[in-house]
Amino acid sequence: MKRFAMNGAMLFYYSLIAGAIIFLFTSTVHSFLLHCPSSLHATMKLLPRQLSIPLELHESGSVNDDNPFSHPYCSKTAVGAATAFVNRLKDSSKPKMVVFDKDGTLGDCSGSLRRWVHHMTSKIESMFAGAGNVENLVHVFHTEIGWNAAANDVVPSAPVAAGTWDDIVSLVYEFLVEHQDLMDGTSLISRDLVMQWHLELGDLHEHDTPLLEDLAIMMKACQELGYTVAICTSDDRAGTNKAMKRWGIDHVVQFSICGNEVQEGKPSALPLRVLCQQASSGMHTYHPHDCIVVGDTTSDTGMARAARAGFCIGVLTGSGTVDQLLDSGAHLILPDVGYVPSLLKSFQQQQLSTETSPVAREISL
Ligand SMILES: O=C(O)COP(=O)(O)O
Repeated sequence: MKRFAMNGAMLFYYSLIAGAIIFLFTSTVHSFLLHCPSSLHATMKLLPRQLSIPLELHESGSVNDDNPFSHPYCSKTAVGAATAFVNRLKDSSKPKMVVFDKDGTLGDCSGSLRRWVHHMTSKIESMFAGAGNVENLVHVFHTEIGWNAAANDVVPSAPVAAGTWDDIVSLVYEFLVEHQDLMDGTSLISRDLVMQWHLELGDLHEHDTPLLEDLAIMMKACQELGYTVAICTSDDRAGTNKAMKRWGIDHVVQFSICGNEVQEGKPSALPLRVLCQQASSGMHTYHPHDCIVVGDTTSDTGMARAARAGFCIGVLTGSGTVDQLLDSGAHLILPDVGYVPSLLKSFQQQQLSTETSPVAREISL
């Protein structure tokens, strides 16, 4: 997993890109999209070095450049969503919140996932030690949890990366039940046993490192722009609290919701709805459309879509691919969370310009 650190030059460069995106959203892109045959192109690539258009369109599946971080990608619904969000910002009484996913978005969890899969694989191997083709069984197990053994890495947006631990433990248990007849007759299986294997690993995310040099600075920049900062993760509360502390963001994150605190995990709309309720007070009532969801898997983007979040950003620091994220609900793809404040700033600037300039307002609407 690549680790990204934001430096001044990147920030400046990306500010330009973000500004250009907003400009394009509210003017030429809008009219262009109206005339674009939607069946032809699932994704669109903006060329930051050619701000005065032309746009280069790509069919879904053809967006994997040598350097996917050189251009931001956005979905066909991005223009409408960005315009609606910018318009909503004009009402200063409305609250706004950035909701970050944790693993793969704020922190690098690739090592801990690897540790988890290796641990569980050795348990499976010992359970089926007497069976004829253990290798084949392990392969089926990896396929079901979404693990690419050859690459020693997670399959993009796979259950093991995106699900709650409860869901993943159930998945392992179901695998054992399905293949029970191949086990040594003395082996007793239960869901509790699988949970015990999982708990043997202790604080799994203990060694996860932040994906940005200083997450607190990035989050404070969002707050300075008037956004409440929250985390919505499928990880458990205990691990989440420890991670926030280790990364120095426990005093910055205002609200958080974890996988073991909701009846249904992402991609259900429920975690975002519960988070909004949690953040709502007498002064402010938050709705999903007041939220910008930032995540790395289809669980995050799927939740944003299901809950009708105001805007959804996919980041490429985790397991989701550009196409997966755009297809499942991301409006825009950014390389990593370091670019989020620049984008929010662009939204802010666009809002101010539509407030002061009747021409801009006309274009934006
Ligand atoms: O730890 C997990 O199960 C996944 O967590 P995430 O939702 O923060 O990606």
